[in-house]
Amino acid sequence: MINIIAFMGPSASGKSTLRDSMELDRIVTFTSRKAREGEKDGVDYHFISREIILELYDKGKLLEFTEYNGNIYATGIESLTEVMDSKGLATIIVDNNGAVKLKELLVERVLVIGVVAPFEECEERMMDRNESDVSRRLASYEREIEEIIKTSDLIINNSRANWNSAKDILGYLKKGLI
Ligand SMILES: Nc1ncnc2c1ncn2[C@@H]1O[C@H](COP(=O)(O)OP(=O)(O)OP(=O)(O)O)[C@@H](O)[C@H]1O
Ligand SMILES: Nc1nc2c(ncn2[C@@H]2O[C@H](COP(=O)(O)O)[C@@H](O)[C@H]2O)c(=O)[nH]1
Repeated sequence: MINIIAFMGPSASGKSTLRDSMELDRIVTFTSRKAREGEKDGVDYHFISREIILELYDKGKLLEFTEYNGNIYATGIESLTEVMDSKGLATIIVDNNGAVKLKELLVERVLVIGVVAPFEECEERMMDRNESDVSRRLASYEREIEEIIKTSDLIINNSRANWNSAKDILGYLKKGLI
């Protein structure tokens, strides 16, 4: 039984967009980065300080944490157990470190979906979002694609040309899982 669908992929590959298209409950993770325009605390992330995240880790409240582009991101254990106990279906967005840890803990109860899009399209999407650190965030693009190949159970091509098919595939998947 699958209870958690985890999305991983390079910046601007479309993880949030595809996750939202599924209209399932979200597991909200922690980050020390500042909220982007339009992002809401408790919806997109729990925006808290690096110190508090590390304190939560020391107290055994986190499954894992990772450092990305100068910020910390972390998954709370309680948010996972709630979904597992209710036997529901929820989504989460993580990097490779998070995906590997989720698979170690949840085994067949998690499905890891790798979201890929061409480098140039990710770059263009980030420019459209007026991000200042585009090249820094995309410096790990090749490594992240390799990690997707190693870790994910399903790879979705979310190029511009394939956008509708990508959403359709997730729609069929949802129907099969609920
Ligand atoms: N297939 C697609 N074709 C064109 N634009 C897309 C496609 N998928 C997503 N987008 C757009 O690309 C931008 C980035 O998408 P999104 O925020 O979902 O990416 P992400 O992988 O979650 O990014 P990040 O990890 O940086 O937060 C958004 O403006 C979104 O509307
Ligand atoms: N290992 C984890 N990675 C996470 C978590 N939450 C988000 N992420 C990943 O961080 C990067 C950057 O995200 P952004 O929102 O700043 O663009 C991205 O790869 C996410 O998948 C988490 O709890 N653990």
